[in-house]
Amino acid sequence: MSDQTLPDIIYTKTDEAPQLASASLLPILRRFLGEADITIGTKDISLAGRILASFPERLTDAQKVPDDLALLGEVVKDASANVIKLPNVSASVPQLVAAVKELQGQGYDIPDYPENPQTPDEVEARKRYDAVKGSAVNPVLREGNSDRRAPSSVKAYARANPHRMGAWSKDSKTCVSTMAANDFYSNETSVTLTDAQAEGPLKIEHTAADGTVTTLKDGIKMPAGTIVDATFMSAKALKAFYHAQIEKTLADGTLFSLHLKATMMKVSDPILFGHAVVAYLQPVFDRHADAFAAAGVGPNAGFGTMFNAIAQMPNGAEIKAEIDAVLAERPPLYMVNSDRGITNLHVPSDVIIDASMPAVIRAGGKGWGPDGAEADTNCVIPDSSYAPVYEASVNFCKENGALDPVTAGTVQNVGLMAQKAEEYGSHPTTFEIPQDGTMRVIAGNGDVLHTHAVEAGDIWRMASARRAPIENWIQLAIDRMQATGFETIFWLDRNRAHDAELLKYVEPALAKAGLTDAVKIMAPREATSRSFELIYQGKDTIAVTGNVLRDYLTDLFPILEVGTSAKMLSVVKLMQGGGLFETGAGGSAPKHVEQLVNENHLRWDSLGEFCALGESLRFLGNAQNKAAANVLGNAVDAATEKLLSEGHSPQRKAGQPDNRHSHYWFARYWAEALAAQTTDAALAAKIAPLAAELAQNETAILSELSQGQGHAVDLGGYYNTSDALAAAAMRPSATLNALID
Ligand SMILES: NC(=O)C1=CN([C@@H]2O[C@H](COP(=O)(O)OP(=O)(O)OC[C@H]3O[C@@H](n4cnc5c(N)ncnc54)[C@H](OP(=O)(O)O)[C@@H]3O)[C@@H](O)[C@H]2O)C=CC1
Ligand SMILES: O=C(O)CCC(=O)C(=O)O
Ligand SMILES: [Mg+2]
Repeated sequence: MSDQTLPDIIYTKTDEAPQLASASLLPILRRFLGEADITIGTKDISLAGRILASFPERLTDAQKVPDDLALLGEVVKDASANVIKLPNVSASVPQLVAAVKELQGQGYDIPDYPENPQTPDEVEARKRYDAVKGSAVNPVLREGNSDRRAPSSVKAYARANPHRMGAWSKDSKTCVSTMAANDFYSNETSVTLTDAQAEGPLKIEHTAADGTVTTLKDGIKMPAGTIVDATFMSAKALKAFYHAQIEKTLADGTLFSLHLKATMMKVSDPILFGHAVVAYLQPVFDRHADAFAAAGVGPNAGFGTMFNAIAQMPNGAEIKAEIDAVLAERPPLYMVNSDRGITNLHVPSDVIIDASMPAVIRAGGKGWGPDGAEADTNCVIPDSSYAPVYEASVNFCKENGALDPVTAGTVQNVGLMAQKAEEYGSHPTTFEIPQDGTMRVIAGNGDVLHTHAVEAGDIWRMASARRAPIENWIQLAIDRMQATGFETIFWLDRNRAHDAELLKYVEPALAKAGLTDAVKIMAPREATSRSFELIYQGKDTIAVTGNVLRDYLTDLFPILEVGTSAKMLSVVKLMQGGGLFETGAGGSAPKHVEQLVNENHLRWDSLGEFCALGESLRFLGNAQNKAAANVLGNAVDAATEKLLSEGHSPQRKAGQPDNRHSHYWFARYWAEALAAQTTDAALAAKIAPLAAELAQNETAILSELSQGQGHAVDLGGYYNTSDALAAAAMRPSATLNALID
């Protein structure tokens, strides 16, 4: 690891709403932690920062930024790691292109993103941008498994102040549609590496029909005991599926909505998305295939990028008219923003399955149509590995009505995530097949581990999960089960190749712990129905899942139970002993930035940050015997509970109290809790004057914080905002600033 001294707690600088919130919250944290001689510092893992760190040779000395992500990737492998990780942008191509353009406009001499690299320089630039693209941060930092749950204070608040839930009706036409064959689920094969197979590195080979062998990847080192899966999605089957779904949606009279994870699954899902774009506009693609290829018009970045490129073509207006004519015959698309005409197929990162499906379910099975009205929707989820979770959710709600947050129990999650486990680590070994042939995975000893007959265009991938993370995950599940006494379900499907291998670890471990009968093992569909049954009865359960379901369920259940996944406690117990504390389970909410820029209102809720801070401080206290850190951490929890019960979370509309107001209340309650505690009398005495002054100046501070709401704000950039402008916007109270600084 680098020998520079690191602060006690590392707070990440990210993007969009969480980054804006940090401009207001971090000075408060520095002040409070400083009273106990605890240091907190930032490391920049924002999209803009990661782009700039990739091109040092093109920047002036003043412009150069260190590669903080690489540093953090080392830090998390150290027992002393204590990192608070805010959500960051996992950039789709349109987002990456926009960020590059913005940075160029700010005077950074970085290359354009080469859509179609030709020269060696372009190939090199593309390689570096591909490393920045998609989910490039989380897999690097997640050197541990995931423990996510709604804190009891958050559940109590939701029970007392239930959020609005859309009503479900038994005759809702909303449904989930998925493939029946030839998808990732049905084509999967899986093996566990033996000692002999793990002795040398694996390689991935494609053999064409004429016998030509191409090595797509070699030198892949994996220890014995690693579960190695391979599978593919047939492009032909996918296209046929999309066309059938377009027909079905038209016949049903619903909206067409596609739900993928093009950010996290950065190689496969943009291709799946592109096939949907083509299917929707099939006659236009058939007619103009050659012209599109010549003009570099591709479907994978969505309608938005594609329509812009078509507008540059000599006959652009004509083609656009053809597109409009085809769209008029198609079923209406589910809209991201109907006022601005942004459809589900405009930008691959606008509709992300973990957030989008729960939103549909919370709304009673409704999406927004082009007319700005709510309507039932066909939720198209091509691969059938996890679609059954949403299908069972939709069916359960149709049958039983919407969940009642007042009486609902809770679903907690223990997720296998460490060391790039499963599908979420598969990007470097995912390929769009160039020509018909055979894909093979060959072990170091020559054993052929996987063989798949593939056709040109198929999407093939290899994924893996290592023994140590798997064993750690099973133990974490047992620990959580024993700590809570909740019904514990391993969401594993005996009929799926990967899960069957995983069960070879799970079942003996449970037997050894004497828990065979105490723990349930259920396929995702059955586990979903059972979990809904339990929470409808007010009971609690722990979902022990793989990496993808960790992601999906920690948005799905919180969004139904407590209205949002922002208020989740999200702990990553790093395998080397350190702690990574993620804030919330949701994302960075681009809509929130738009609202701040247009009307100076930030509705981002920092509750996830508060939860992470409390855990991080207690971790510091316990790991390094810093008693004051425990005192600070416990006071954070007390402040958070009071903030919730007094109703000081940010409100949604301009003119109402927002993120900044909630930070004032957080600081005040934190100071009051510290002043009132007796464990550390010296700390109490130091903070007491601040507590008093925060209370005395309440009226002035709240009024100063509200000034300027309703007006537009200049942040100097979207991806690379100016720190000074963000601070000016987010710290408008001179009275509060004087107390904090
Ligand atoms: N861990 C990470 O780093 C993650 C990063 N992301 C990134 O976030 C971006 C947006 O993703 P998307 O799928 O739209 O999901 P988001 O979770 O950002 O947005 C979905 C909705 O969740 C609500 N929400 C989430 N967090 C908060 C919060 N703290 N306070 C208030 N409301 C909140 C908002 O709902 P409402 O409008 O109903 O109030 C928001 O519109 C993408 O760039 C994605 O890559 C996404 C997930 C995790
Ligand atoms: O890394 C990402 O792109 C998203 C992560 C995510 O959604 C999650 O961990 O819940
Ligand atoms: Mg998620």
